[in-house]
Amino acid sequence: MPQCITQAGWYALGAGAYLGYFPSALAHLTRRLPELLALPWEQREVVVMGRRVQQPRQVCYFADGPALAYSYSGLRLEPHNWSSSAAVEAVKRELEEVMRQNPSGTQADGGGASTSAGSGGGGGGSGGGRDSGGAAAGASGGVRPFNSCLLNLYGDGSRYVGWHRDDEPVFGPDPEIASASFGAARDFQLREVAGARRRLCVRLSTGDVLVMRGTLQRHWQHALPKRKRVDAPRISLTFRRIVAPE
Ligand SMILES: O=C(O)CCC(=O)C(=O)O
Ligand SMILES: [Fe+2]
Repeated sequence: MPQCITQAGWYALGAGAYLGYFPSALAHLTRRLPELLALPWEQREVVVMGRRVQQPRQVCYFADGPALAYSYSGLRLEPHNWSSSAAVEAVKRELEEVMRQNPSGTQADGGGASTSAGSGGGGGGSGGGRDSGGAAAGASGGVRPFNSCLLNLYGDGSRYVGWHRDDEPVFGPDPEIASASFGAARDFQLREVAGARRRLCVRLSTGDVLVMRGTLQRHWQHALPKRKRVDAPRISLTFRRIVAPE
């Protein structure tokens, strides 16, 4: 069983990778779920190992302008304008406020008293260190606005995203991705790609915010597996910064 994160805060996962978990930070925006469900969702084809397959979820993409199209797995998404959805705009604005209120402690004040989050399954070793004082996590960021957002709609527990990293060149090195979840609770999983191959999980419920920062996309993959018993939809809004438009 992977180590499951339940406490709010920043977790230093080692080698410059950070995970931020802020449960219920946007819970008040759950009332926007009907608006989010009514977005122009698309079920698209992607190319996986040379085969064209339907994505096992629906997507919708927003960005600052048409120059910020986003391509992955042979699929190109043209952005909608933020102003076309008051709900998406509200989530963006309030998520950026959550980020401002939870800096990861770029100011090196010599604290570094991190609570061990224990080891993941497999090879042992230390798991993540929880950055309780805001001093240990050295990754920067968190205050700049995001310029794009990939939204995912998982209609029920049969919908999922497989193991992957969000490391496309358009995001530059060490991209930060902050997600907001609404609707049904789902298990988000992380696995280290080398070394101790630690595994972590976070149960994402409505209004939760999760931030992947620093070198996390280099050293870890993430996934949202199927869950047979989930019969309600979940939406994630994954905010990103495109630094090198295609
Ligand atoms: O739905 C989620 O929380 C994860 C989505 C994801 O990994 C992605 O959009 O790249
Ligand atoms: Fe992802």
